[in-house]
Amino acid sequence: MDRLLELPEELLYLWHTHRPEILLAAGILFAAARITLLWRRSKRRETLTPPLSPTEEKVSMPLQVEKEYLSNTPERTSAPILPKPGPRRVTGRKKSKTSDLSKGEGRIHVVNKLQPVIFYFTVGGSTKTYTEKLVAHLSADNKDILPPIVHDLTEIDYDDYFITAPKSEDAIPFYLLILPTYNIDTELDNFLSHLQETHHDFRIDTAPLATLAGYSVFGLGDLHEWPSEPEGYCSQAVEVDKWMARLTGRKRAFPLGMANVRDDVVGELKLWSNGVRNVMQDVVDGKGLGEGVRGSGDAIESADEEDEVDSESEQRAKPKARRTQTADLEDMKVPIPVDFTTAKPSTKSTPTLAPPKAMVPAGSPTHTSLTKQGYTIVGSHSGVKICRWTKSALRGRGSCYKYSFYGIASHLCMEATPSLSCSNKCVFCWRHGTNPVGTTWRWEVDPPDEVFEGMKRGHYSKIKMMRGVPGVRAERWNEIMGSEGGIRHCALSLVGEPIFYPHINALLAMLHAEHISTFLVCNAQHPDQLEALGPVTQLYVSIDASNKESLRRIDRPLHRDFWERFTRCMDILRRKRFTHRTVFRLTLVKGFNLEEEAEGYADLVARALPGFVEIKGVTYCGTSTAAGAGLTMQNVPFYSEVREFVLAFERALGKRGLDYGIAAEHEHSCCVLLADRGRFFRKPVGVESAVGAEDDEVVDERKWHTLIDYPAFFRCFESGETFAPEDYLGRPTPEWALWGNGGFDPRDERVDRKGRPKVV
Ligand SMILES: Cc1cc2nc3c(=O)[nH]c(=O)nc-3n(C[C@H](O)[C@H](O)[C@H](O)COP(=O)(O)O)c2cc1C
Ligand code: SF4
Repeated sequence: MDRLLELPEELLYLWHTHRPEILLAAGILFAAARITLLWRRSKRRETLTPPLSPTEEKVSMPLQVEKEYLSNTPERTSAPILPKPGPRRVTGRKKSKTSDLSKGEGRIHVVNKLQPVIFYFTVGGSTKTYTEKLVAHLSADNKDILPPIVHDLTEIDYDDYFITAPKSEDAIPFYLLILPTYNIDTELDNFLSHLQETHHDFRIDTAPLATLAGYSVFGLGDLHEWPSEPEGYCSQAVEVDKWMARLTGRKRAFPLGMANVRDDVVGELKLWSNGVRNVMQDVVDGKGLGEGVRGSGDAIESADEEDEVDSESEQRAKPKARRTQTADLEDMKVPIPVDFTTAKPSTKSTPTLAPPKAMVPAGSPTHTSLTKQGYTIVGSHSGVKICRWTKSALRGRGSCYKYSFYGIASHLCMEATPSLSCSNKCVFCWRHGTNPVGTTWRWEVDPPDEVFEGMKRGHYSKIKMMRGVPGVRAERWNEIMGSEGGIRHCALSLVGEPIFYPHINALLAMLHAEHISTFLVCNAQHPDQLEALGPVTQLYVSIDASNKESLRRIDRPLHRDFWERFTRCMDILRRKRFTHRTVFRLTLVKGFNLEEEAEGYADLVARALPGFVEIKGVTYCGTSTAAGAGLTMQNVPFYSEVREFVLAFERALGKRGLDYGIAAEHEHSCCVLLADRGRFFRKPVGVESAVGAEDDEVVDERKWHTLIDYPAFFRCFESGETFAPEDYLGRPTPEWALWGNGGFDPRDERVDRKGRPKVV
């Protein structure tokens, strides 16, 4: 017990005598313990982490392969071999939505060369000039970027460039659009509708232009008159840019450029084209369009554009919102564009619809151009013009072929249209380019009485100006301008599509009420309007081709379902042949629809059974559109070629058991008339019908009856009863107009182009 009590004293003694040794031993022990601990921890970590797989090393791609993937292709990641289970290793960047879209829905391109394709539109000509500057700037010496191809938007078929991109062996198209803005109707409205319709057409991929390497738009506008974008500055370029983003799957290669025409356009254009050039270089270098450039795939902007599509779809659906979709579709006679590709409901409010615009506003370039060409614009969408035959007939120098065939006196005839707009862009039409076009009527509508009064006023004022022209015959002058005289015929065919006018029946009734006969020409693109058409003295359908491909090439229709519309019109015409004098008008264009087409035309006759077929050689109009479509004087057939065609056509009809004969000709107009022999080759009206007679003597009495009894037509019209073309047949066709006799009235004086008497 005593030793235990002495222990603290002994420990204290030991500490005092061996303090350094004790401290050293303690330090060594502590260090050993720490080292052991650390070693044990690192050992445990080593056993949890697998050795790095050799496949995780980055494999460098050869340049060519890298190009194949462009920058838009999602990054390839080599999957590391991981033990299961274990923590997931994430490599590479997050795959963005936009990079998926911009790669063109899975299409992979080998970009060897780029083909810049520039599209422009112009009315006043300035955009064309700037386009030329752009071409010069882009045509640098670069083997990977080909010299630009340039297209005037009015001269191309949109289907060739804006439904699918043109294909080439090794060059990928890169679109550049340089566009002014017009707040009046121009071809640009039509171009925009085309882009929109293509996007919404459920038969077509939503991004059919994703195969393009990229696109960019440059707009020209007037900031002085339209001080901001919401007020319309460059608004059409903005619109085109948006639609192109959708159609290409957001391949906006460079942001929309804009220039104020009152400022430094060339400077702005240069800045933009420098940017475009750099991007094109990046693309051929395999760097792609890049990410993060405003508009080139930026996620926020892309989402904005999708929302806009949604709200537009919603806007179209809105008026029918309370009805079921099934009921809507059943009620519709014409297919409406339905976007089945857009499923996302929109949260945005519906934009308000703009009020309809005037088709041809006073002061617009179209108005100015038409006025310069001698047209009188009536109201906002109609026109009237005196034709050269009216002037010629006033001077006793011959009437047009309608006088020879149907008894129309040209000096009593008014040529007019209630719609200067059309739904075709025929290659031989002089008016295409600045004139309004559209598939539906989307303009202000003038009341029919104003249209009628305006047309007459315009016509009479022009005739009045003829009073002092040398050679005008007093008796003819009086027949139109005298107190007893007046307009007796109206050819609704001038330019545009008369049947398009929503009050066409009311206008026809007004003409008939004043005993003005009506010849109406339509383009076989509006079957519903044709079906609803009331009485007209003679109903024409222009037949410019015998098959779908030719029709697309010649008429360049705006309606996607143009052939279905055309054939429907044929069937409607067949039914109408008992109530209307129906006529096919064939315009022959050498190299387009003349050769080999007689059989096809005969098939169309078999389908529609028109009373008459007028065959006419095309008149050369010499416009840039015609030239752009490859039309020259070489495409105007000689009269001998027209005659040859007519004989082949007659044989083709005969082969089908169709009894049509060549009734009359007007050599001067390069025009020939065939008619249904069963209906119009007959005994004079009033004599018992010789149709079906077998007796040779009676057959000899039969004559062509292509002329019209106009008073009889008005009597029929006023009776309120249904009537047939046979009810207003006129006298027999004059001898001088028959096939083989040339068709010139011997009572008129023949003159040459300079007005000198012609020796026949
Ligand atoms: C009738 C008319 C309407 C126009 N409307 C607009 C417009 O709405 N917004 C705009 O920014 N510029 C507008 N402009 C200006 C044109 O876009 C601009 O002058 C352009 O350079 C014309 O190109 P062009 O000469 O190739 O036809 C209009 C010009 C005219 C003559
Ligand atoms: S029918 Fe035509 S071409 Fe003949 S006079 Fe009338 S408007 Fe002129």
